[in-house]
Amino acid sequence: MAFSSPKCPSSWFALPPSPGPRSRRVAAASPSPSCPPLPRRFFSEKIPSQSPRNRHWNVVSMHEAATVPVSPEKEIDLKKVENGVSSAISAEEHRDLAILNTSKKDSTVSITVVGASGDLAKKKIFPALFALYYEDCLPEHFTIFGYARSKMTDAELRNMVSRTLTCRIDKRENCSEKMEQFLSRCFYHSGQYGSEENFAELDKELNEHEAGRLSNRLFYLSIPPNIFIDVAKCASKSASSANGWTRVIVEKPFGRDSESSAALTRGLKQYLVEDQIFRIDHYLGKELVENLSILRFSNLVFEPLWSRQYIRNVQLIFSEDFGTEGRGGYFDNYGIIRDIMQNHLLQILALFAMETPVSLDAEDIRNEKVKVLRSMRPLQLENVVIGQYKSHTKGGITYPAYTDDKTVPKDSLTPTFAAAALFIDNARWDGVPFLMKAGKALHTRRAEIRVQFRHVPGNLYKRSFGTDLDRATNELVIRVQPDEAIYLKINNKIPGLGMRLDRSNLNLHYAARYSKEIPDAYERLLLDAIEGERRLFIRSDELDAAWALFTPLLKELEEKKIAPELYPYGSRGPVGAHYLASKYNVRWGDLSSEH
Ligand SMILES: NC(=O)C1=CN([C@@H]2O[C@H](COP(=O)(O)OP(=O)(O)OC[C@H]3O[C@@H](n4cnc5c(N)ncnc54)[C@H](OP(=O)(O)O)[C@@H]3O)[C@@H](O)[C@H]2O)C=CC1
Ligand SMILES: O=C1O[C@H](COP(=O)(O)O)[C@@H](O)[C@H](O)[C@H]1O
Repeated sequence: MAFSSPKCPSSWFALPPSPGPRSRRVAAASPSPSCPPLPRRFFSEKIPSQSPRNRHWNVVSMHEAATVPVSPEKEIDLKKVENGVSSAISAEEHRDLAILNTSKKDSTVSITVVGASGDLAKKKIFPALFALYYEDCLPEHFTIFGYARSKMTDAELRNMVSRTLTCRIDKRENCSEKMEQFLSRCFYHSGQYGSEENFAELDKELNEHEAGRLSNRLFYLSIPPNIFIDVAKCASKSASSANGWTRVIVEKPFGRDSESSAALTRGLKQYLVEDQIFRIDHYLGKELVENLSILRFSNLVFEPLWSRQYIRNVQLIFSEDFGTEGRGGYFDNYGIIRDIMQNHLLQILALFAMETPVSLDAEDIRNEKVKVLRSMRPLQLENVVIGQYKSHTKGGITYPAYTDDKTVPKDSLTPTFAAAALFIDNARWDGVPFLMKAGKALHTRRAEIRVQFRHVPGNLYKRSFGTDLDRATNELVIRVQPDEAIYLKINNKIPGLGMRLDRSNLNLHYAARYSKEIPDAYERLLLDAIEGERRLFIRSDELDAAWALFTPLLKELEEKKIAPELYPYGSRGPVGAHYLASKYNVRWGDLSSEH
């Protein structure tokens, strides 16, 4: 059964109407006595757009909006918001008013990529926007602006962007025509990140393109974190929408410990309300991470097994077969624990381990994730192994050490590899080790979740497995990338007259099952941000809980100047990771002879 729109796929497309907690909250507040109560649906987060992916059950159509009575004081209020989002009225009122007061106009979305000259913008953001355009997922009226300090003309931006655009393998037709059309909607504005004046100029240009339509504005902060607050301030004060929504996507790192993260949140909240802040963790936009909840909550065979009763350990593994090439300057200030574990792997863990949410609404899901994070023990030094890659020569090629990077200090102790054992102290997961492993410059590129089940009690066939019963336990592998797959290792009989057992995989191999190319995580997340869907973005309390787990360990590593174990570039990482796993009676699944 297909769960998607033919044009613009979304796994949530076929879900039943959900008013969402915000709508419930707002609807509960009594309206003005002179106004009849508005329909609950009216308070939806979603502003109508012309994207075919609109979730029709909670999107108010222009027609519906036009028929809803408007209270006079609300019309007056709208004028008050013209100076930005931090005015007296709340974000939801702002959006509701926008719908009411511009009910007969078309809407438009302006997407400003701040830091457009940078690596992420070129590599991910513009290509993702193009893919959305190609798939007809962007509203009819949209404009994309690049903003950075570099001097560039519109033509130069288009030229730069065009070099990174690709069409999907299954969508080659009209590719160059579509690219031209897309590029003609891209513009550039050069400015300083802390200049309200420069953002006011941008605002003027955005207004011209919006041509009087209801304006919705998305700012993507693809810039170093030390300038996030400056940009949030200037965008909010000088370039936020006067009549629609204004949202800001913030890239990681969200601080480097609890204190700096809290300071960043406080700084952003001077100019934005939480609902406007979309903290991106692109791993949450990956197809197989999206599928995690579906796998678990819509298959009877899995959910009953999802606890300490049947699961022996869970492994969250990330490896890259290249080093920090080109990003050493950024990386040295963060290290692999902050770069991958505290966000990507921890987010997957939270989704994996959470209780069943009340609904699929963003707040219900995020509430459950926070509960898991708050039930976890902060990491302890004895449960962590760190490593750093060193130079290695193989086949006549010399691969560099981490410290060979010119932007990295020669005596850097920054880990490029880490393994850790984490524990969730709740009834479901008590005593189950969640092992994380993340590393750069390893032998392979891979991200996966491995669930190792317990031994079969009183196994009738135990003699057929020799002494090593671990080898005979079931293992569920969710391979996030590359070559997406979900497979379950089972035991079966080798056909024939004898009684020999084998290990086989029940395999959902995406490339074999689905001909359609899997969208990039940034496509899904950008589309969600445009649609106001917050489910895959990190809420500030989630972030606080995540930092609370890692901050004491990170401080201890730095204070004690713990030296990482060196491992050769292209190897399987430090042996310390094996000792850590064996301390908890675990073997890393990715290193076994039969993955
Ligand atoms: N690149 C990646 O793969 C990933 C990046 N990220 C995060 O995304 C954000 C952007 O990343 P990325 O594109 O790699 O970053 P860049 O270092 O390429 O910076 C983006 C742009 O910001 C401006 N900039 C750079 N350094 C400074 C500075 N010190 N002060 C002011 N402006 C500066 C530059 O534009 P100009 O000089 O023209 O103003 C640059 O083109 C960062 O927060 C990063 O951590 C997250 C995940 C992956
Ligand atoms: O956030 C980050 O992710 C990338 C890996 O992302 P992927 O989608 O290519 O797996 C990592 O290389 C980078 O260091 C980190 O900042």
